[in-house]
Amino acid sequence: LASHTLSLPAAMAGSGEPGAPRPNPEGLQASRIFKIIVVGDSSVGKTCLSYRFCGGRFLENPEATIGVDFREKNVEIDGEKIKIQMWDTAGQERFRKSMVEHYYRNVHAVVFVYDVTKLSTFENLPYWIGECGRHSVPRSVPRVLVGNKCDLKKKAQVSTSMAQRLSDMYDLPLFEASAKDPNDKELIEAIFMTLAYKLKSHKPLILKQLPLEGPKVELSQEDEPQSTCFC
Ligand SMILES: Nc1nc2c(ncn2[C@@H]2O[C@H](COP(=O)(O)OP(=O)(O)OP(=O)(O)O)[C@@H](O)[C@H]2O)c(=O)[nH]1
Repeated sequence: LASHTLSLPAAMAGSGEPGAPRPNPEGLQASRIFKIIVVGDSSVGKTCLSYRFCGGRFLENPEATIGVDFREKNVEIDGEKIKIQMWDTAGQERFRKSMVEHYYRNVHAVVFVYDVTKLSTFENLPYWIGECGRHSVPRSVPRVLVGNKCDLKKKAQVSTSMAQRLSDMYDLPLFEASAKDPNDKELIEAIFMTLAYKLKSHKPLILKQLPLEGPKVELSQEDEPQSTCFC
């Protein structure tokens, strides 16, 4: 399965919009594109989780995300080719403020991430959940909660029971995982594939193709995303 990082204009312009059919890198036609955004405090492991899913391995020494990074993975569900487009968003306010509107536009699913070894990242989850609401993400959009860095169990500051209470309160399925631990590769795959299965059975997801010129995004120099490519 292919994975690659897209530049911001490529991912946002015209036929790259989620929902629009377009050829994948292998020349196969992906019938639908699902946009999944990954949000949470800085350094909780959003980049590493999305890289583990799309790239299949742990990304050593990731840099702080500036704006947003894109990765894609083609999957096949019940015979339908689906492209999962992961929007890995910056946790640091200064790197995200001018981009935030774009994260939430036409989003199909949201993954909230906290670091099990850092209580503050868990305590900030209501902020991230609230931000979704402030950007009018419909209640019907599937969401999950991921406690990352479970390989560091001895340093854990967030217990499963604490996380379960929050998960019940917000009606968010809870997963505890480690982007680093190779034994959790299947678990992380399952988290995103569970979302993809949910999305596949969700009919209104087929969006109208946007005009080719597509939306324009104004980026200030400070916010311009790095054209990183991890292929
Ligand atoms: N031990 C351990 N470290 C991890 C894990 N996932 C990520 N890390 C480390 O946590 C740090 C931050 O990871 P990132 O994936 O860049 O975090 P992020 O949430 O994308 O951060 P921002 O881009 O600043 O929002 C890095 O040093 C990673 O190596 C994990 O599962 N276990």
